[in-house]
Amino acid sequence: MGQPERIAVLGAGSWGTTFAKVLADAGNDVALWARRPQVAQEINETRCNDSYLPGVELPERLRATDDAAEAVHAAEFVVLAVPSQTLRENLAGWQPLLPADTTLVSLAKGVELSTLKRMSQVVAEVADVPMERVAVVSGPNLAKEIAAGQPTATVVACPDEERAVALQKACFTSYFRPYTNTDMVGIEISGACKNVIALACGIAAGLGFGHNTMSSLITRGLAETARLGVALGADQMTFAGLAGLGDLVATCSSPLSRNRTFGERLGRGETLAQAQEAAHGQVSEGVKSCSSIRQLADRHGVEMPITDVVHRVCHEGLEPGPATAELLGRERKAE
Ligand SMILES: NC(=O)C1=CN([C@@H]2O[C@H](COP(=O)(O)OP(=O)(O)OC[C@H]3O[C@@H](n4cnc5c(N)ncnc54)[C@H](O)[C@@H]3O)[C@@H](O)[C@H]2O)C=CC1
Ligand SMILES: O=C(CO)COP(=O)(O)O
Repeated sequence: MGQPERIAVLGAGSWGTTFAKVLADAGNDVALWARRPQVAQEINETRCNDSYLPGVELPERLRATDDAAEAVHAAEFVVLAVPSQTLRENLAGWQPLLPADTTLVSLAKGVELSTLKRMSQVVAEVADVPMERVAVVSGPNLAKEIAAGQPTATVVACPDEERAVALQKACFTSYFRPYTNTDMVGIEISGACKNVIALACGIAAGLGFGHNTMSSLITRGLAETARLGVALGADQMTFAGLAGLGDLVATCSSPLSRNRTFGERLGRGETLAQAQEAAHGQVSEGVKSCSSIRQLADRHGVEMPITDVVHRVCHEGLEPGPATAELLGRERKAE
């Protein structure tokens, strides 16, 4: 496969716009689909997506459109950049438009409520394509830092190694370094679970706790993530990589993380509704994924105590203080 000429990115939020910029900076012609026509117009006229990435100039090779058919026309890669719980519905609408043999790339980090499926499973099912045509991108990738050209690495995973290498080539720039992987389960479970652990870290920060607490949550969060992943067939080593530990550390530590910020508001005593209002429509995936991941863990007999308390704080009225006491008071055990 040569350098792709056309790539579509469907979803012009923080990460969709940023990843579209990376692809354009890597030399591709990128069509970015925005749900709202005024966002597409703003990008084309001002080279800026002010609602999501204020102050970031977007390259000329990136064009925006509100017409999905136009965006995906003859695209070698179709990148899906919408929140995970909306992916099924959005993709069902795009499915008839998809070019034959295009690689479908999911950027979403979550587990679908009700079906408990990973995003690549949703994509393969709804687009009616074999799993070999589905790829995911996941790593320590806070959109605003990448949009500012700060150096970072990531993982592009696909069961078909040749497609993974083609995607790696398509998004490789001087500031964005992608590594390939074929462990879809490990990469996707890492990406979904780290959002929940970031909520826990945010809650702890909101309660006034410091680095020992964060570090304990990150490390035990990684342990429960890996337990679930391995039960689902992942390679244990994936959790020590960029999409595992790498993303977990970035998301749990950064004030740029929406999940961590959301958790911090809960820890300070705000209600779920208040924290949601403050998010201004931007997605905090962990708030929903804590429930689907918890159910997935139950189904496979895996203990995920941090995920369990995050779910109960978000959805069952458990207060952050007693949640902390509960985690610390669990039965003593070996590491
Ligand atoms: N922002 C970041 O730093 C990163 C985000 N991600 C993941 O990428 C996915 C997308 O995230 P962002 O672009 O940051 O989200 P966002 O909230 O900034 O933007 C979401 C985009 O999806 C569109 N959309 C389409 N249908 C929608 C619907 N029914 N409801 C809501 N929005 C809809 C919105 O118009 C918007 O353009 C998430 O799964 C997130 O976890 C992954 C890596 C980095
Ligand atoms: O996935 C991310 C960083 O890798 C972004 O995290 P948030 O969705 O919490 O902002």
